[in-house]
Amino acid sequence: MDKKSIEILGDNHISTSVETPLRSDAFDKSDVEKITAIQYHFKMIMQELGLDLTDDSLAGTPYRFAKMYVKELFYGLKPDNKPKLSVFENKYGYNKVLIEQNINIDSSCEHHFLPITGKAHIGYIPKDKVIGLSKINRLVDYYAHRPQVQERLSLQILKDLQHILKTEDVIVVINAKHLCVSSRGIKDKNSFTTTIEYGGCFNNDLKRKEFLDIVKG
Ligand SMILES: Nc1nc2c(ncn2[C@@H]2O[C@H](COP(=O)(O)OP(=O)(O)OP(=O)(O)O)[C@@H](O)[C@H]2O)c(=O)[nH]1
Ligand SMILES: [Zn+2]
Repeated sequence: MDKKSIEILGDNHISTSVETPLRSDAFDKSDVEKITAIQYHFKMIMQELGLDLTDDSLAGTPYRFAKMYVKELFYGLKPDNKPKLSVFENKYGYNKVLIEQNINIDSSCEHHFLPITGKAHIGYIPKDKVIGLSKINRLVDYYAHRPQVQERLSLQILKDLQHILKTEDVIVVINAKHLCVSSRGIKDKNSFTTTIEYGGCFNNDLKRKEFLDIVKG
C-alpha cells in the first residue's frame, strides 16, 4: 500500500477478524531461513539510514534484530509455539469467579512495531473444567508476542479460553501503554488504553462489577 492510501485509510485500519492476518505461506520457511532473510533486509535498512556496519558495535545488529523478531518478540505467530494448555476436571466443584490478575503484557503494536506494555486481568467461572493457573499467563504471553492491536489481543485470549474451558463465562481486561502514543506522534506519556472483552454471565452488570471491583483492588 502506498503512502497516500495509508493516509486515506486513516482510522479504518482496524481488522474485523479475531485472527491475525497471516499469509498462506507464513510457515513455509524455517526459523533459520527467516532469520537469514530478515538479517539481510534489516542490514539494508541500517545502511539506508547511513550507518556504517563495519563498526564493531553495529556489525552484529542485523542478526541480533532478526533473531529477536523470530524467536522472541514474534514467537507467538507460530502455532507450534502455542503452549500446551492442560485442563483438569473441576473436582472441587468451584463455581465462583476465579481471577488471574496482573498478568504481564509485553506486546508490539502492528502499526508501528513499537512496544505495548501493561497488565491483563482474567476471570472465569469454571464449569466441568479448570485450567492450570500458569497456563493462563502462558496463553496471554503467546498471543501478546505477535504484531497486535489491543482489541484483537483481548479477543484472541477470550475466545481461546472460552474454547478450552468449554464455557462462555470468561472476562478479559487489559490496561496497556502504547509506545507509539507515548514516545512518538502525540507523545502523551500518561495515557493508557483499557479494553474489556467478555461473554456469558459477564454480560450481567452485577457479575461484571464484581470482577471489576476485585481487579481495581
Ligand atoms: N485501535 C487501536 N489503535 C492502535 C493500537 N495501537 C496503535 N494504534 C493506533 O493506530 C493508529 C494508526 O494511525 P495512522 O494515522 O495510520 O498512524 P500515524 O500517522 O502514525 O498516527 P499518529 O500516531 O497519530 O501519529 C494510531 O492512531 C495509533 O495510536 C491498538 O492497539 N488499537
Ligand atoms: Zn502503534
